[in-house]
Amino acid sequence: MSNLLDEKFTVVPGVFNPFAALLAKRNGFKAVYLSGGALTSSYGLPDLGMITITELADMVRKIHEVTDIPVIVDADTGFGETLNVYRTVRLLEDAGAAAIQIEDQVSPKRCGHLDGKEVISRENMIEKIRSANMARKKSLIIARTDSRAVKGLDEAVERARIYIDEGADIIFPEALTSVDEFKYVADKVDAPLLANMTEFGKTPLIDAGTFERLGYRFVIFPVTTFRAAARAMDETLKALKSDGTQKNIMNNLMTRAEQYDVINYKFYEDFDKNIAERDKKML
Ligand SMILES: C[C@](O)(C(=O)O)[C@H](CC(=O)O)C(=O)O
Ligand SMILES: [Mg+2]
Repeated sequence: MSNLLDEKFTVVPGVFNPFAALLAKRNGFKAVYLSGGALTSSYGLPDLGMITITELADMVRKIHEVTDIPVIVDADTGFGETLNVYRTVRLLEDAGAAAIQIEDQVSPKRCGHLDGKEVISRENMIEKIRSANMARKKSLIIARTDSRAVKGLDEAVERARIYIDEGADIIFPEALTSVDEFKYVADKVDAPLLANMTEFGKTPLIDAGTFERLGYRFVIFPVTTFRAAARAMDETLKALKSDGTQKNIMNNLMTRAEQYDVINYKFYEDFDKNIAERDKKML
């Protein structure tokens, strides 16, 4: 079983490619969240459940290829009904996912912090959780409930309890609107909890220490690295357009040395050299 629950509390930055995951590990984070919102934006697409399981599994595999940091994967609604959820969990786990998050939204899903979303019935979600639970061998199942915004806090608490009873390992109560609401859920739900600290949504900015004190086991910052990178790229392009040179923004750029360090360039170079030298000796 994944060891994600060994820690008392884990701060989890969102990532959308292997480079971001490598950077997160380098900065001391113990897990990353492969965000659907960030990944789809990086593809130039909306977060409306339009990407395929193959695309998502491929990104999990690519991240897993270069780093052993545990990856929590946002699998949206599970890519379909019970049978699809089964296959989704199998594919994501095989690709290296440590935990897989499935939410109780109606398809096409949307960002949990937008208005106008809908939730599926409890029964329908129970089937998905059972299916996910049967499919997984060593990954953890995170059940996200979007019901707070649609049916109120008590429905979210009720669903959380049911989802845990049906085999979910972690509960993700989506789009809570205050510290008091996070506290309410923590007091009422006896299960490992994950808080979502996304920006520009329904949740005010709350720091990691507060979530830890409230008893949450994880806090994700799902789209923060994407938003920071997006802003940085935009400003860089503006400078290039107006100045025709990068002279004035050199301090904003990661150096080649740092970039190569992040991707373990030297390891591959040495590896190749060692093999070539061994071959020479053998001749
Ligand atoms: C956590 C989330 O599912 C994501 O895809 O990262 C999004 C985040 C966001 O859009 O800000 C969400 O639905 O909360
Ligand atoms: Mg998402």
